[in-house]
Amino acid sequence: MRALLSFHPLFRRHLAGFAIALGLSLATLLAGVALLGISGWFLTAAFLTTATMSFNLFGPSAAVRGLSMLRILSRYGEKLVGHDTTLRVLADIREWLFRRLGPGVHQANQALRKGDAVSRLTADVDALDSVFIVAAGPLVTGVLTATAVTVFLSVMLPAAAILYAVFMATALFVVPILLSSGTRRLGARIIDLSTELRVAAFDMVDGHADLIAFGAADRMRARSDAIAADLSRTRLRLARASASASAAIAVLGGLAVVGTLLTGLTALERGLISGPILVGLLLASLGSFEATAAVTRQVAKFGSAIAAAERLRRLAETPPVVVDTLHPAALPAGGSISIEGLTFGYDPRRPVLRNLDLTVDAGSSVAIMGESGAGKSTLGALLLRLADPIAGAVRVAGTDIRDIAQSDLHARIALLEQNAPVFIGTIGDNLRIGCNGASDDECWFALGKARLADFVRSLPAGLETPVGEAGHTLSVGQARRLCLARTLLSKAEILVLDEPTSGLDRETELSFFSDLRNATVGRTVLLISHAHLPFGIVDRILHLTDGRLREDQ
Ligand SMILES: Nc1ncnc2c1ncn2[C@@H]1O[C@H](COP(=O)(O)OP(=O)(O)OP(=O)(O)O)[C@@H](O)[C@H]1O
Repeated sequence: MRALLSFHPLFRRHLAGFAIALGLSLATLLAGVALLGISGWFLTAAFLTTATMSFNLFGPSAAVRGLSMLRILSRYGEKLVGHDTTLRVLADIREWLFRRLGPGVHQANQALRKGDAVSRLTADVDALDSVFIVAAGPLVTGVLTATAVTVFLSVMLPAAAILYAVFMATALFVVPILLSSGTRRLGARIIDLSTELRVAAFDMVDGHADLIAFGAADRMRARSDAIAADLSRTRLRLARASASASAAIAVLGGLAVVGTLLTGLTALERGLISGPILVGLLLASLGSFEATAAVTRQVAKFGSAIAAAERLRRLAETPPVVVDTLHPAALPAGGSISIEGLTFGYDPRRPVLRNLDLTVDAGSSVAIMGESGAGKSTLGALLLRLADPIAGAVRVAGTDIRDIAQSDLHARIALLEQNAPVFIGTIGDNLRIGCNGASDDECWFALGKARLADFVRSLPAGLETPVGEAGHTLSVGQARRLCLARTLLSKAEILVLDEPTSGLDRETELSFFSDLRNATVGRTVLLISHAHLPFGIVDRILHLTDGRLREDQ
């Protein structure tokens, strides 16, 4: 529950929207209750008095029409404003979490099972919607409507008011509390199983070729079928509990009506109220139970919401990998890099880089070679401040990168990651990610440098060709060159290219290397590569061994 409350500052920002939705929800309920009450009274009174032709039909029928219209409009407005506000809160939570994680979203994703971080940022956040709707909607409006009906009954039929209040309070509080405590575990289990199912689906989609090749597809399918069956059973149990609560509420509503009827008949016999008024009161008390049904519907989702909030809180409490300085210094112009005494390890007891020094002048190029696992990509990540060193400093244009805003640093350095992703969208969209507003000519120029222009030109839609999810319509080499073109298109003065030619055949690789100087002229280049580099394509070649850089002999 504490986890749920920790999101209240984000909720408070949208208080006005929730207040409007609440007002409209209250108007809907009260209009519904009044509509039933007046209709009951009106029809009964009209039936009893038409013989004498003395009944004023105009007033009540106008009220019935007016209330019907009010109910339609307020319900529409309540749905519109309520859902709009809820979706805004959920969007805020997602954005807040993403910002909170910062570069750590990558680490969080690695620490969790595949798909789990995505699951938290999507499904878990969605599971919170019932909380906000419960908090702002049915419970509050239910209490207000029940109070209004109780007050009205206590004036018209005091004995019925007591019975009504008891049954209504049971329906509004006792049933939801019992339902909530009885289904909390089921809700949490639904969240766990949904995550398991999503993780299994990720494995099956991503690894389907390997699973088929290893003959493991049936085993994986059986595993996900078992999870899905467990999920269905748990959902069914929750639905049954929810249906039982709804049935209990229907019985309580019926008891409230019977109580009103019995006490009303006594009052009628004594001449304390008229028949039409009694019918109106009966229907009004029945109509007011509509609110309790909505509370029960939402409370059934509470267990899942609490479990989801707990998972989100744990994700949000992952300590940030890097924290932006509060008073960032201005980053001077220039593309020089200087690294002094850099020590870093994912596990501080086992450093990958040890007391490493490196100086790269602006506009020059350096290749970093080394065995697999030597720490080359780690060095690239530290340059972009995706993590902070244990000791030493990284300076760009003479300034310690911890003293500048990360956004300034990332505008100065572009990275072609070893596993750079192709995003959903067109080839043009993918190119412009790091250089919004780049012209078609600039895109073609970058594609030419990455040796992909001929292929893209051969496609009927050219730059507008969709590349499919994760670039599945491209070969591995084409996807790699698209990511390379994206990096070359960026205006950053420093380029860190991590294995830029992986996935390219040797001939294309050699062409790429021979083009590299021209493609990057004027920029500082840090080229991380396993490949055998042709002579003269970089100014210096350094080897990373035992956590330090050594000049090529
Ligand atoms: N996120 C991580 N968490 C823990 N350890 C990591 C992480 N990333 C890399 N490592 C470890 O750090 C070491 C250096 O990895 P890095 O990826 O920098 O090597 P590399 O020289 O780029 O290797 P390759 O040429 O194979 O890409 C390796 O031992 C690796 O297992």
